[in-house]
Amino acid sequence: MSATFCSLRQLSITYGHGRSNAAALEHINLDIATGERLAIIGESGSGKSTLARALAGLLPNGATVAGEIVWPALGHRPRPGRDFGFVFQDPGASLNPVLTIGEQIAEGARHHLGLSWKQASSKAEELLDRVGIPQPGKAMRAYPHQLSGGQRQRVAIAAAIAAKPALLIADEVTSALDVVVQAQIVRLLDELVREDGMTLLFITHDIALASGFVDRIAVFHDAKLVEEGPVRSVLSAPQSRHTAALIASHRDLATRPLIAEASS
Ligand SMILES: Nc1ncnc2c1ncn2[C@@H]1O[C@H](COP(=O)(O)OP(=O)(O)OP(=O)(O)O)[C@@H](O)[C@H]1O
Ligand code: NI
Repeated sequence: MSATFCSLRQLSITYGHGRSNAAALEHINLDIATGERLAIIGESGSGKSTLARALAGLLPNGATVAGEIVWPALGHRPRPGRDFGFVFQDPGASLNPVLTIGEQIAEGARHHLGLSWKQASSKAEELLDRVGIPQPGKAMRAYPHQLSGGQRQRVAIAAAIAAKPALLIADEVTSALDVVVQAQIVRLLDELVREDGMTLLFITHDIALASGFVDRIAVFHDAKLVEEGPVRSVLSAPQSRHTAALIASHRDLATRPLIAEASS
C-alpha cells in the first residue's frame, strides 16, 4: 500500500453564485497514491478539468469550494511548476508565442531550481532531448509556431517537468493530435513518470487511450465520481452504467487482447 499523495474529501465546487449554477463537482472522495498513474475519465462537462484546476489551485475567482483537499506527502499546498506541472490540451495555452523554446523551458528550471541561465539552458536542451525533440540544440532557438502540434506538446511537457515536480497533471493533452501522435505522447508520458517516479493525473474522455498505460481509472459523470478502481477491474466488470457506456463506445476495448494488455 503506497502513501497517499493527495486526498479529496467531500469536495464540491460551484462556479459563481446563484441558484441557477449547478455544481461542477459534487461530494468527491478520492485518494491519489504517491507515484500512481490515475486516469480521470468522463464526457464533456463532467467536471474533469474542474478537478484538475482545484488540485492546482487554479479555480477562477468566484468559484465556491466545499470540502477539502489535503496533501499528506507535501504537507502544504502544491506550488505550480515546483510541486506540480500542468499540461493542457492546447500547447498554445502553456507556451508563450514570443519566447524561444529554449527560453520557456530554461525559465522554469532557473526559477524553481535556482540555476543560472547557462545551467538552465543546458538543462533545457537535455530536457528537449529527453522528450524526443530532434536536434534539440536547434530547437532551443525555435519559436512555438515553428513546431508541429505534437512537438509543441512535447515542449509543453518538457517545460512542465523542468523542475522535477512530484505531480504531473495532463488535461486532454492528446485531444488535438492525430492518433499516431497521440500514442507517441502517451508513451512519452508513461516513460517520464516511470523514470522520475512522478504521480500522474491523466485526464481524458478517451477510456481506451488511458487504459493502455494507467494504473487506475476514476470515472466522472455529471459532477460525480461514479466509479474508480484498477484498470483491469473497471474494464472487465464496470460497476456503473456510465462506465459501461464509455467502454461500449470503444469496440476495440471490448475485445480480449486489449483487456489482456491492460492487465499485464
Ligand atoms: N469558468 C467557468 N465558469 C462557469 N462554469 C464553468 C467554468 N468552467 C467550467 N464550468 C462548468 O462546469 C462544468 C464542468 O466543467 P469542466 O470543464 O470541469 O468539465 P470537463 O469534464 O473538463 O469537460 P471537457 O471534457 O469538455 O473539458 C460544466 O458544466 C462547465 O460548463
Ligand atoms: Ni476539461
